[in-house]
Amino acid sequence: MLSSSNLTVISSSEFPSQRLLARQLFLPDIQILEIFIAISVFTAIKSLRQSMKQGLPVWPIVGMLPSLVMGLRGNLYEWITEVLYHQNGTFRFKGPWFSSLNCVVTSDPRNIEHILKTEFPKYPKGSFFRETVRDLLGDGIFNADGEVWHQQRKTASIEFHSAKFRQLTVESLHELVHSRLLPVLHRHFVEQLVPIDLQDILLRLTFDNVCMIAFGVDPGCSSPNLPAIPFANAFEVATEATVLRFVTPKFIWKTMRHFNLGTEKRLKFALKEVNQFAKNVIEKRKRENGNEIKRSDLLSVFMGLKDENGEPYSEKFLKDICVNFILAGRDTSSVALSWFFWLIDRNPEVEERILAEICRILEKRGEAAAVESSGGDVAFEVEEIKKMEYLQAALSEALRLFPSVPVDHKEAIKDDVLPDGTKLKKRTKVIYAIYAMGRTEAIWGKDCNEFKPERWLRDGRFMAESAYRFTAFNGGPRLCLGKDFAYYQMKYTAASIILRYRVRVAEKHPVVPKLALTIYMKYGLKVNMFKRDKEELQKYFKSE
Ligand code: HEM
Repeated sequence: MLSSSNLTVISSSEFPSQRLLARQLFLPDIQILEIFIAISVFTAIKSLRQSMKQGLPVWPIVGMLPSLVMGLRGNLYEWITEVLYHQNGTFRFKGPWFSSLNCVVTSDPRNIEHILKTEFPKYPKGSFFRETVRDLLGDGIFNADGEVWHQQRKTASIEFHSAKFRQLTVESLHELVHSRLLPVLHRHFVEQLVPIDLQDILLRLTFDNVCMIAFGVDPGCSSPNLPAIPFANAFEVATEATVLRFVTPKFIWKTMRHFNLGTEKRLKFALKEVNQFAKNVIEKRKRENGNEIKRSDLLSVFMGLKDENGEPYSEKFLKDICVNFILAGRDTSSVALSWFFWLIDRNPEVEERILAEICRILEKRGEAAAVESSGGDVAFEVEEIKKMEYLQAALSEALRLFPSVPVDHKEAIKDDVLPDGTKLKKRTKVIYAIYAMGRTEAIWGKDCNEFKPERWLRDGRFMAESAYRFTAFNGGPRLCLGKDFAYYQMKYTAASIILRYRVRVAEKHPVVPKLALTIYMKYGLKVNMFKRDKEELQKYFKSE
C-alpha cells in the first residue's frame, strides 16, 4: 500500500533545484530518444533502399529472416520462385547478425553451369553443408567432397555401369512390380476399402528396390500385408529435421542438439533407428560374404575395398554409404512418381496418350489379345520400355515442375563472379533453386506453369534438355549416378499401373509439398484405383 510517508513531497523552496536536477536527469533521455528515432529512420530508409535493390526487406539485426519465416508458413519453394522472378533469377539472402544464413540464391542456367561444371573445383558442397547434414549422411557420397567423394563416385560409377548390375536392377524391379506392387493394388481394387496412399506404396517399392540392388538385401516393405516400417518413419523424420537446420541459425540448432530439445531430440531418436537398420544390413552382408556367398551389390564392392591406410572401410563409413544410397534411390523416384500420378489425374488427355503409346508398343508383339482378355499379366521387355518416349516426356515434365531435390547447395572456396555479374566472396553459400528453374519463363516460355509433355518431343521423339536448364538430376561431374536406372524404374512402374488402372486422387485430398531434403507430398497421395476393362483397352488397340 502507498502511504503518505512513502511519498516525497517537494516543497516550493526546493522546487528550482529539483527542476534543474530533473532537467539533468531527463535531458539525456530525450537525447537518447532523439538518437533512437534518428537511427530508426536511418535504418528504415537504408532497409527500404536495400529492399528495393534486393527484393526483400532487410530489417536491423534479423535481416531478411521475417520474410523467410513468412515463406516457411506457406510453400517455401513457391516463395523462392516468386522472389527470384522479381530479381531476374538471382538474389542475396541476408540472415540475422551472427547467423550462418547469408547466401546467394540463383535459378539462372548460366550460373548453374558455372558452379556445376565450368568452375566445379571452386564449388564443393562445403563446410556449412557438411556440418549441417553430417549427423544423417556422415561422409557418404552426398555429403563428401575431394578425395572422399571421388573414391565413392569412381567405385559406384563402375558398379552402376556394369552389365551385372544392370541385370540385377532389371530383375529385382520386375520381381517387385509383379509379385508385390500389382497384387497390393489389386487387393485394394477388390476390397475398395478406403483410398490408399500411393506415395507410401511407391516409397515401399523403391526402398525394397534400392536395398536389393545396393546391398543385396530385401527388407520386404512392399509385401502384400504392407508391414509397419519403423525405419521409413524414422528416415522421414531425420530428413525433415535435417532440412530445418538449414533455415535455423547454427547456434540455435547446436544448442538444441546439446540440450536434446525439439526437432533435435526427434532427430537423435530417428537417427538411432536409421543407423540400426544400416548396421543390420552390414552385419547380414558380412555374414553372407563370410560364407563365401558371392554378391554383385554395391555394398559388397565397398566391403572389398581398402581406405587410404590400406585398411578395410570402417563400420561407420559403410553405414554412411548405406544411408546415402537409401536417400538417393528411395525417396527420389517415389516422390517423382507420386507427383506424376497427381499430374496425370489432372490432365486426363496425357494419360490417354500414355496408354495409347503402351498399347501401340504391346500390339507389336502380338499380345494384344492377351492384354484385352486378362487385363494383362504383361511384363514389359527392356526394349519396350525404351520405346515409351511419350511416357519419358511426361515423367520429365513432372520432374520439371516437381524436381525430387527442389533446392541444392554449394559453397564458393574462392572469391568469384557468376556469369550474371553477381560477386561472391570466398565461403559464400550458393543455393540453386531447381524447383524455381522449372517455373521460369525465361527458360521454358510463357506456359512454364503448365504440364505439357509435348515440350520434350521433336517429331514424336524424346529430346533431352541441357542439365543446366533441367537440373532435376544435377549436372557436371556430380550428375546423378542413378539417372538411367531411375527413368527405367519410373517408366516400368508407371506403365504397369496405367495399363491396368485409372488412378484417381481422392476427392478433397490436400496435396502440398513438405519441407524435407526431397519434395514429399505432406499428406501423401490418397487415391482410388479403377480397373480398366476389356472394352476400354480395345479402343486403344483399334485406334492404332
Ligand atoms: C527421379 C529420380 C532421381 C532424381 C530426381 C535424382 C536426382 C539427383 C540429384 C539432384 C543429385 C545431386 C545431389 C547432390 O549432389 O546434392 C543426385 C545424385 C545422386 N544420385 Fe540421383 N536421383 C534420382 C534417382 C536416383 C537413384 C534411383 C539412384 C541410385 C539407386 C541415384 C543415385 C545417385 C547418386 C549415387 C548420386 C550422387 C552423385 C554424386 O554426388 O557424385 N539417384 N541425384
